[in-house]
Amino acid sequence: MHPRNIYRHKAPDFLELAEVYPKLKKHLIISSTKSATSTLSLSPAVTIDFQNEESQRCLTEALLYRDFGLKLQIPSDRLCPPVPNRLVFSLTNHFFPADSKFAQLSLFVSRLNYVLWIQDIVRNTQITERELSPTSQGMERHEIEMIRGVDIGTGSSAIYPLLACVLEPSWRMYASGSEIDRVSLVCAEKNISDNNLQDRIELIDSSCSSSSFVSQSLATGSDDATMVMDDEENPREDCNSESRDIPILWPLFLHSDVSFYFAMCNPPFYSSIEDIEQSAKGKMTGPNAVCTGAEVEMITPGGESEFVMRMMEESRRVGTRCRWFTSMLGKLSSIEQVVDLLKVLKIHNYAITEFVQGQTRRWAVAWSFIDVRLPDSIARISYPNQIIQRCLPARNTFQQTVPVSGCTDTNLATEALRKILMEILRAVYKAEFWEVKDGAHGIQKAEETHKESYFVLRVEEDTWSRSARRKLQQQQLEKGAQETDTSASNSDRNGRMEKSGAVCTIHVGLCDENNGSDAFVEFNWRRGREEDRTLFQSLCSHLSRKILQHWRDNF
Ligand SMILES: C[S@@+](CC[C@H](N)C(=O)[O-])C[C@H]1O[C@@H](n2cnc3c(N)ncnc32)[C@H](O)[C@@H]1O
Repeated sequence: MHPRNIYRHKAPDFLELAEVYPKLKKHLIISSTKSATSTLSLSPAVTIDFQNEESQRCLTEALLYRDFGLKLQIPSDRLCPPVPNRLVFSLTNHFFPADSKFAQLSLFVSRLNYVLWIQDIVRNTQITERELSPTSQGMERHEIEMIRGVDIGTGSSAIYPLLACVLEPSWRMYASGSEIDRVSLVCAEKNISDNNLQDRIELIDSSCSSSSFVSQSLATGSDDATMVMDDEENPREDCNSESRDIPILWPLFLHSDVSFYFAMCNPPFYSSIEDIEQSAKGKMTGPNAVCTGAEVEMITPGGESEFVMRMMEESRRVGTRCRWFTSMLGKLSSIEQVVDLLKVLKIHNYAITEFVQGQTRRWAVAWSFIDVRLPDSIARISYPNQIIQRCLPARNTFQQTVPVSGCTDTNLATEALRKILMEILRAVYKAEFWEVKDGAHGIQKAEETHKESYFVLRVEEDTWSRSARRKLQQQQLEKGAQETDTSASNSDRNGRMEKSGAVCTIHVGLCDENNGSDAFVEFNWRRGREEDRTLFQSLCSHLSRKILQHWRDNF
């Protein structure tokens, strides 16, 4: 579960919840003896019937009301759990026995993990763009850009835009619903206005009738898009075409003059009714689990992988106008298919995460055409199985351990390490670096402590390897030993790399705050093109080698 998920450490107390949301009272089951379900709440003998869809619906409403101040209505024939093992929430094994059919709770908590991951991506990208460029040093912060996000297939609940707006009061959301599900659209609209969020959430009907200028707008495309699809097809010719011919990323095409920070999506999962039945067989939730979703919500031709792959193809037309495209995925096989397509499309800047609750696993994928790189803590799964391992993006984070544990004062040791690092950085020809003092740079930092230090380093080319040094010496000899101009910058106002190069952050700290711990030096690639990955890797190896060498020679 995401570290910021409020349900990570504390399961809801249903009695308390019912006090705040009285409608829940009639769904409570109070047992005098401690039952199998007793682990479900902090009041051991109070629970609800998780096989009863109305009870689950009410629980979802209660949690959203109490913990997020949201009023939500979900029609009884639209998605709310229990859908076997997929669109459901289960808390960790700590609260729920992993094999329990009660290990499902509520629609929105698994969604919360996804929104929190998006928050991580947005925050990281903002910090890299705003604060890690040389021009931001000593200057006023750049204009704060409005964060706009799109939820593709918002459903009857409009759960993602609602949660996103509550969690991030400055965000604006575009919630897309498809014409094929008018019931959901009407309900989503009501949920948005009931929460008085109509000024911040724009509901977009991805239907023909609602937007007669569709064809023209699509044919024109976006001026901002730097990646252009090679085919010139107009994805939507007339208003009689089936709604599945409408681009999935329709809201992004509709607002072609707007920049978006992210697109998110919980795609229809299944490819057919048979697929649903097949998937339900053998699921731990058992045959009693009632599926309340309408077909239109859950079925799409080719299933979720096809849906997300279409998003991927379409995203090339949007390009950098949307910084991050993301989607949830419910099947491991979908990850493989989706990553295979990313590779074919040469989209190397991507991230994969996993949401684990009990025995239920879901994944999310994010991809981008911008040059901002995410740390491995966001872009990679820590303990992947073999299949996932193959799908993960290349590492953007490297750590070097420095054996300081023998030192009597580890504080002094990390300070010495900081000085060594500065000396080494100064010696990197043509490199720009500066120390980050205020810790506001999003460089993962629990708290301000003198045991840690942070640097930002920017390089344009390899000047450290033996061959690069030889080449430079040769050039200098030829130019009469004239110093090459180091002042020219190849980055734009936002530090975006225009030519080549890499921006990275370096974090020095103790592996463990306790005494006797070794220190680490962590390198994070924050900005650069894929072609410059080897530059970053070579830089990390060079700096690591030098640090260890200095440490051994001096201590
Ligand atoms: C699995 S549901 C997710 C609903 C909601 N986001 C949630 O997580 O509870 C998928 C949604 O996508 C919608 N949908 C299907 N095809 C679509 C399309 N081409 N464009 C927009 N929405 C679509 C369905 O109507 C459905 O509401």
